[in-house]
Amino acid sequence: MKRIVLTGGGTAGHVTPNIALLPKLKELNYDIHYIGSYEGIERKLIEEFQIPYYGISSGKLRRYFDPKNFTDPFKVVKGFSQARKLMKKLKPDVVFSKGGFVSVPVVLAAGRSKIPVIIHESDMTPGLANKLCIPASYKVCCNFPETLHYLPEEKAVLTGSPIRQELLNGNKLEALKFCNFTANKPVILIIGGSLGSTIVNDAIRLILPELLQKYQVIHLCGKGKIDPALTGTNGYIQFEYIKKELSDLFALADIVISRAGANAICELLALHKPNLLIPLSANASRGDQILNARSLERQGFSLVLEEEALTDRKLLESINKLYEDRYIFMDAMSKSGQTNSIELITNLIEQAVKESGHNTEE
Ligand SMILES: CC(=O)N[C@H]1[C@@H](OP(=O)(O)OP(=O)(O)OC[C@H]2O[C@@H](n3ccc(=O)[nH]c3=O)[C@H](O)[C@@H]2O)O[C@H](CO)[C@@H](O)[C@@H]1O
Repeated sequence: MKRIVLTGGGTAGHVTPNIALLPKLKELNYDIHYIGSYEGIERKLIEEFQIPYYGISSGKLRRYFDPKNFTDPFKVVKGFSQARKLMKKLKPDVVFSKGGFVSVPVVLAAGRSKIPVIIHESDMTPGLANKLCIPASYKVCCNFPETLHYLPEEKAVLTGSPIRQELLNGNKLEALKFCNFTANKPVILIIGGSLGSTIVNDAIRLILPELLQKYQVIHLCGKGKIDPALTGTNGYIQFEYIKKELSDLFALADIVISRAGANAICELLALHKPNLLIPLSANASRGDQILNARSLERQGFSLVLEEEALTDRKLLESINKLYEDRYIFMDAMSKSGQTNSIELITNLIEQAVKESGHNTEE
């Protein structure tokens, strides 16, 4: 049986694409193992799939000053030695990494053991973790054509991002029951990224009374970010994080307000959901969400409101405009060509296993 190790974590955006690959990998008869951090979101998300999970020590590699910069290198070194041991023990035929800091020691350890590694970069420009991993990789998958310019030509492959296929089969009625909403009022779904966004949450809660006159609101607000004062408000429901019901919530949503994380926007596009994107500002990141959002805006798929321009009036206006023009956005998205990312990536995985001649047909 062919054996694959998946890795990636830190935020859900580095885990959900791995989850999207699971059904196809199972169909191809892979023995699947996962390496993540001890306590990261990946542990919780992978738990329900009955895949052996190995926690390793993980530290963040920062380019800015933080007291943790003095302790994290030790964690990274420990993580590398744990990953080396796991590679020797598991002897996988191939490793697939969705990125995030925990993936770095895993990829480097696999490289040392001459195990082929395929990495995936979802953002427009490679993040620091993936940059460190590129030399040890066999192929680098990417989501945007623009990213090809930042990658070594012989390794880069434009695959798009794998999307959990169950998201396409949501049930609106189930979601109505789940949220206790009426069918007579439009629904807005708000996703502040996988960890939630305080800025988006505050902005929405400020205009909530006005929003609720016209819409019902499902708010995915992030861990620890529920506002207890709003619990029980008619037409408003908050969740920290939603797993299997997300497909139903998407089916119910007339419009979506979202951060511009790479996976979230791919899902919105695949589902043809009219969306308003509020990208994470360049002060808090390397600015990739702004590039993601502007790329979708240019193609006529999204409305964009940058944090710097975010006021309560502007937000309300943009939401109403999005709702009025929703069919225009849906039409544009329905004409966008979608790649079958799962197929492309699993083909690369199969190719890597074949070329390595590693452990096959045991
Ligand atoms: C703050 C930060 O570092 N953000 C980065 C992070 O975002 P983040 O982790 O938020 O990533 P994405 O928006 O790409 O993905 C979030 C994933 O979580 C899922 N989801 C979200 C909420 C929920 O309740 N349930 C649920 O299942 C979404 O459907 C999606 O599949 O990784 C992305 C991909 O590298 C980057 O583009 C973002 O810039």
